[in-house]
Amino acid sequence: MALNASSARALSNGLRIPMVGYGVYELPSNRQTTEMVKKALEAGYRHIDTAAMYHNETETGLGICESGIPREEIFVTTKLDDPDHGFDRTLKAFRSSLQKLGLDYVDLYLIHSPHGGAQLRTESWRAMEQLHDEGLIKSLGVSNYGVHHLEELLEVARIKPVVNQIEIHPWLDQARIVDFCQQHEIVVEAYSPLARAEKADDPTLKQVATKYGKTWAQILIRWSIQRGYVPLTKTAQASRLPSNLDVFNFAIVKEDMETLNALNEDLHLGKYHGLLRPVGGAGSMTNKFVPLGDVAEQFHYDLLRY
Ligand SMILES: NC(=O)C1=CN([C@@H]2O[C@H](COP(=O)(O)OP(=O)(O)OC[C@H]3O[C@@H](n4cnc5c(N)ncnc54)[C@H](OP(=O)(O)O)[C@@H]3O)[C@@H](O)[C@H]2O)C=CC1
Ligand SMILES: O=C1CO[C@H](CO)[C@@H](O)[C@@H]1O
Repeated sequence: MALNASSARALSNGLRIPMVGYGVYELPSNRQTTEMVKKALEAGYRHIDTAAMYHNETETGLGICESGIPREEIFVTTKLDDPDHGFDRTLKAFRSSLQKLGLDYVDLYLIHSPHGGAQLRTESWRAMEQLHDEGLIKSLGVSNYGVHHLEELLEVARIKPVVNQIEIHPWLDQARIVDFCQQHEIVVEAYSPLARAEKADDPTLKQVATKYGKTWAQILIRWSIQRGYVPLTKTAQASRLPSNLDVFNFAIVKEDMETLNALNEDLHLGKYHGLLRPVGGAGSMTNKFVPLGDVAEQFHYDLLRY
């Protein structure tokens, strides 16, 4: 079933966001990005998630343009890359993203991560507010923000963030951040909602999928929707696009939601942006991470990301 008006969530600024997004991180080639974006739009997706960091905004924009679907029907997100924090850099980076996308505006612009320190983050936000005032960005948001980052932003923001995009799946419930976002009417977008396919063989997940006659991927996407999130799924296989969107004709009952909720093990599959420290120290081979404070952020960022 394709997305329609009833499969969108309300943002706190009165706009609407289609409930399932197609993420274009790491598609095998740039040419394929354009093709996949077109195929996703043909399949009914109306929400495309890219980032300057993905180096595919040009190809993504081409796919949107070549789809022939009216611009206003598509919700397009891109993100400010970490090295572009700061007022002037943000203005420049955003204009570059917009030009690459070949669009007149983006629906949502996110700070990709809080890396960089409080002052720089605040400057970036000021620049984003200006771009919002100019009508170039419809909604402002953040990504990979913890509670303390959000508190800091809410203190200074003239225009409040309407989205926090974070990694969430049943093995990583991010309960504290989710509670905070929900209290402040910040919509949670779930990235890596399929747990990057690393849990496809999980016996509990398989059992629930069998019960509903759905794929494990559909169960994870549906779980995310029923938790109130906006899942952003990625596939490089066109044949998987329709089924990843075909999640609006069934509901997971409370008992099975609870079974899936109980899978949480604080498993972070993304190890980036200096926000997390691997248990056992930098360089240890583990998927268990603990949050870092701001002071250690720069240090760890250098260790893990570049
Ligand atoms: N803000 C941030 O910091 C981040 C944002 N993101 C966003 O979230 C999006 C999705 O996240 P991502 O980390 O890619 O993870 P996902 O959880 O979407 O997993 C993608 C993996 O699942 C596989 N897959 C997809 N559909 C199916 C299916 N129906 N059956 C079997 N396997 C399937 C894909 O393989 P195949 O391609 O072969 O189908 C791929 O290996 C990104 O594209 C990006 O837009 C992601 C990470 C960080
Ligand atoms: O958006 C993203 C896609 O995944 C990357 C690697 O895990 C992240 O660094 C980045 O935040």
